[in-house]
Amino acid sequence: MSLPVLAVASEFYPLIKTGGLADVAGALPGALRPHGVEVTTLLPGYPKVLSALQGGETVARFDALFGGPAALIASEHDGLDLLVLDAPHLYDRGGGPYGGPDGRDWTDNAQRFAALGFVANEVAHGAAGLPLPAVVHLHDWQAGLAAAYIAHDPRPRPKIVATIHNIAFQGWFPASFLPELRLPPQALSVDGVEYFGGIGFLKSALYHADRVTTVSPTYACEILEPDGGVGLDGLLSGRAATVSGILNGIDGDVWNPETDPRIPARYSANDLSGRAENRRALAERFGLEASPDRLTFGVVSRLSVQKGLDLLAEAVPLILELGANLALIGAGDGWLEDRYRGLAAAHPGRVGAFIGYDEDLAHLMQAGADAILVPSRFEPCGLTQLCALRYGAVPVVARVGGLADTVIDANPVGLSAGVATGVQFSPVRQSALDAALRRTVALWADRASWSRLQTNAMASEVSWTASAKAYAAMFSELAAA
Ligand SMILES: Nc1ncnc2c1ncn2[C@@H]1O[C@H](COP(=O)(O)OP(=O)(O)O[C@H]2O[C@H](CO)[C@@H](O)[C@H](O)[C@H]2O)[C@@H](O)[C@H]1O
Repeated sequence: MSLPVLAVASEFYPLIKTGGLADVAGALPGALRPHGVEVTTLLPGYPKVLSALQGGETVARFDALFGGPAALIASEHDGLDLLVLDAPHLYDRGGGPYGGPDGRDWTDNAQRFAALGFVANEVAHGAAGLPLPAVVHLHDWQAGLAAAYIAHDPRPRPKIVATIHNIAFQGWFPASFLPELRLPPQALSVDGVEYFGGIGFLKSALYHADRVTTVSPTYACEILEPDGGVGLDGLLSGRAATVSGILNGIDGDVWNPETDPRIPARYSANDLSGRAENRRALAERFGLEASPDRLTFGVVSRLSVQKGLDLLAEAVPLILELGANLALIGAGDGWLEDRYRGLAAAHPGRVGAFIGYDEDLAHLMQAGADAILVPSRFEPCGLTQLCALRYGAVPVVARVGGLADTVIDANPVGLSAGVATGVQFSPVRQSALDAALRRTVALWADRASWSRLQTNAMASEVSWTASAKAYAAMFSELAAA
């Protein structure tokens, strides 16, 4: 028997992506299907999403949805069921999903994402003519207000699961918006959407959800503490028994070095020789010296303080002193983009930077870099290190969140037991990062043990298999309760 689930997300790979949320929202429905969970995903109708739809049927209309008419289009992408909220007054504009071309947030984000939540509740009560979902699965703050609409609706309610991909983004808006967002006055309570005197979208989800999940077991612990919870630790620790972490996976068809059409030479854990050609191609693409003796560190990341890339920029002189190269692909905060452009210009042949978003290049990086750096200050799960493991690019990571859960450190015990897959460092400070860089270069000097790290990394489980099973078990348990 199949279990209908309505997922609500503001991104969905490959239709619209600014970060890892899109990868997860796009991959989980397919991974859940073998477990009898049938997910329909509700998405905002951004221009990119609407133009990518191949056919579709209008299944509901809303005459006045926070400032204009809207239609709900049922469609599918790659066999996955979608409901796209076509509300031109909210979503038909240039720029990104959350802000304009000038980088500023849209001033009507409260209305834009409240609309998504409002419609989610209507769909959960049959508005789209679909089987009623047993569970509504809310991703991040943008979906969060759905929980309040569901909670304040007198009709029988589905179960709610709220998944946190990044607790630093919380969706806070002034309390004066409440009537406009069609929530009753009593919703503005500590036992409701009230958050620091305003309306908290993520708070709403975390308060009303039957279960709260995040994307790794360690991050599930970190967010119960003041440092990690960013204001929501009190609420979460009060309901800690319902908070858990389920690791993300990656799509093993897209990320497979044996079949990857985006890289010059394919290879496997049994025969890594193809890596040499990828390494040369990477060096050429980034204008780096291709010497086999120079370890090339790679980065594929959003450029933000979360990712610790300000610390890495400070470590560039050490990387050079150690005889290594650095190749970076990233986009994000302007000052970090400028910083890495400057470093590449100052050290041609040793530091290369591509500022922008490029998936093909990300595959080349994983296939050609010797080590992938992820020095994040916090990391709910992280996908880059999972790709690195699969491609035998040794991950060098901060021991936080999902990075702590997915990489086995090459410490003396890990090495002697033959289980190490990468390098971890802690605390996330300059001195510890510097020490990790030194340690990585020392490990590289012993090519036999380096190869062992690579093959161990490539044998790591990074698929959705176990995690999809865990989500399915949680959904079934909630549906049966
Ligand atoms: N310039 C670029 N060009 C090409 N590819 C690029 C790129 N910049 C980033 N990427 C790719 O996009 C993905 C980003 O996912 P991450 O999980 O690493 O980070 P993000 O912080 O966005 O996600 C948040 O949500 C996810 C999903 O839950 C959590 O894993 C994570 O910890 C949390 O911060 C990775 O696959 C990365 O390689």
